[in-house]
Formats: sequence, structure tokens, C-alpha cells
Amino acid sequence: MASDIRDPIQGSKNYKHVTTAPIPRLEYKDPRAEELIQSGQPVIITDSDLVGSAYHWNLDYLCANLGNGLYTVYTSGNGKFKYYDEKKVPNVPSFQPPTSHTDMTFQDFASKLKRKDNSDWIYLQQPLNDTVGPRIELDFKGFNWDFAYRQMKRNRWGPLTSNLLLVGMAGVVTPAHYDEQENLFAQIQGYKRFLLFHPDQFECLYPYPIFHPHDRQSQVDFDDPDLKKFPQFSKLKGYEGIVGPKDVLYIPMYWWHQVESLEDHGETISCTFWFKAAPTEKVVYPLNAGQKVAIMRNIEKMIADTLKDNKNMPHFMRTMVQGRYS
Ligand SMILES: C[C@@H](CC(=O)O)C(=O)C(=O)O
Ligand SMILES: [Zn+2]
Repeated sequence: MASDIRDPIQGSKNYKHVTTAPIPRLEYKDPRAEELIQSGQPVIITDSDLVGSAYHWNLDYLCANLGNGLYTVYTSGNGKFKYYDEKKVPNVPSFQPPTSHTDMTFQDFASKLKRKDNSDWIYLQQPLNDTVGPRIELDFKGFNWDFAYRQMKRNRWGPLTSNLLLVGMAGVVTPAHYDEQENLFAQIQGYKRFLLFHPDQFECLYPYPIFHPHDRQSQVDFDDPDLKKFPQFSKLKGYEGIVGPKDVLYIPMYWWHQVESLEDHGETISCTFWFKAAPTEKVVYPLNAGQKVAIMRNIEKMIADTLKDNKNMPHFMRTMVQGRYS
């Protein structure tokens, strides 16, 4: 049988030390898809038509219809787009942002994308807003909102916060990180390979300190892991799958993910549906891994706020555990 593009071996990097099983791929009508979402497990959902009214989106159509609003375009020298929080940059005076970003019209972005002389890698990431042209607005209104809001209600998620439009060059990589929102990730054009890791893999992925601009991002470079500094990385276990046009991937909150736009399949167009977390009515024991990440974050935040000077964090944290909880 001809290998399907979605075969994870196709055209994607192999990361040593990372063991993966396939992300389940189910029809949206399949009750098992609902069960996985309700139990906070990732699943690639097919045929939901969540963004069925946008299946015709391509660069030319977006150029003609996105209007002349400005879009945030990130530039990277190595194809990696590790997110950083600008508000936290003052906390780490030595921080060197790995990417730069400028605002430009979609038309300018598309012409940069089409110019093959691009030595830089570029990635447009912009919440869809009311500057879009009437046809995009119509397409947006035509999303399968029933499906989206049914998931929100059934899983007691908080409100929808944003729909991020992502248009990336083939080959761009968003390095491993977790988000604090539930995400229905809709793929419109091109193919993206996802590596996903349960929140309990926290100890294998060594996130930056919470006050660091790269909060929520893994310190480990999957292409060249420093196993001396990050020994548990060699035990990392997760899931892998390729999402293509019309697929929707449910990325549960606190699940780590690394995302790669497959090389030789042209630019990728995606749209996220981010929902606030479900309110915690009462804490149920045993705590799940996501709740433990939330507790660790709160404690780290409280200590950082109390100590004021982040330089005191390493010694304070080590003093708290060294020789006592090892
Ligand atoms: C930006 C996106 C990854 C990508 O598509 O490059 C992501 O991390 C998310 O949707 O949570
Ligand atoms: Zn993310």
C-alpha cells in the first residue's frame, strides 16, 4: 500500500531518544473521539468540518481577502520559532531573543514567502480580528461553531479566547512547549507533524524557570539534546502524528507539543481555537499531572514574587530540596 503522507516516517526528522506511539485518528462522529477529549487525551479528528468554510484558503485567496490589516510575522535564522514572553525579558538581562518580529500586510508577507531568495525563515502568527475583509468574515462565520461550542460545553471548558491564524514556510518548527489553554487545532493547508507529551513528562522536558521569557518552553534542543544537563530527556515518551488539510487535533491543556511544518509540502495554513481552562470546582485526589504542573507553577510564582530578585531563586530552590527530597 502506498505510504500515506501522514505516515510519521515521511519527510520528518527523527529525534534520537524520543519514543512515540501514534496519536489516535478518529472520525468526529466516533464516540471514542469524544471519550478521548473528555478524558483530556489528544486525538486527531477527521471530517468535523470545523473550518470547512475555509478549505479554499490559500495564499492568493488570503492576499485578496484578508484586507490591509497588519499581521505579526516572526523571523528566525534557523527555522525554529521558540516563543518568548516580551514582558519577562527584563527579568533576564542576558536574554537574547531567538526570533524577531515585525508587523506587515498579508500581501507583503506572501510576496516574501514566494521570494525563494529568503535566507530567513518566516512565520505569520496573528489572531483573526475584525480587520479581515468581508469574504474572510463570511468564511469565519461559516466555521462549524456548533462543533466547537459543543466541545466547550461538554468538557466544561472556559470561553473561547482566540483563533490564531498561522501561515508558515515549509520546514518551520515550533519547539516543545505547553500552553495553559485547551486547543482545537484546525489544519487548512499543508501538513504538520506533531510530537505530543503527557504533562507527566515534565521531568524529561526541563521547562525554563517561570520568570524566564521562555516560560512554558522546554530547555532541551530536540535536534541536539544535552543529556549531561538534561539526563531524563532520554526517557521521553510521547505521541506523534501528522495533521493534514481538514484534520483537527485536540491538544489538551498542559500537554507538551513540538510542531514541524513538513518540508516538501509547501506553506502551511492553520487556525487554532483556544479555550480557557475548565474551572476547578473541587480538587479530586489523586491529583492528575496537569494539576501538579499548575501547583508547581503557583508555588514557583509565589517564591519568585516573594524573593523579588530572581538571582536568589536557584539557591533558594536547591536549599529547599537538596539532601531532603532527593
Ligand atoms: C503555534 C502552534 C504550533 C504551530 O502550529 O507551529 C502551537 O503551539 C499551538 O497551536 O498551541
Ligand atoms: Zn502551543
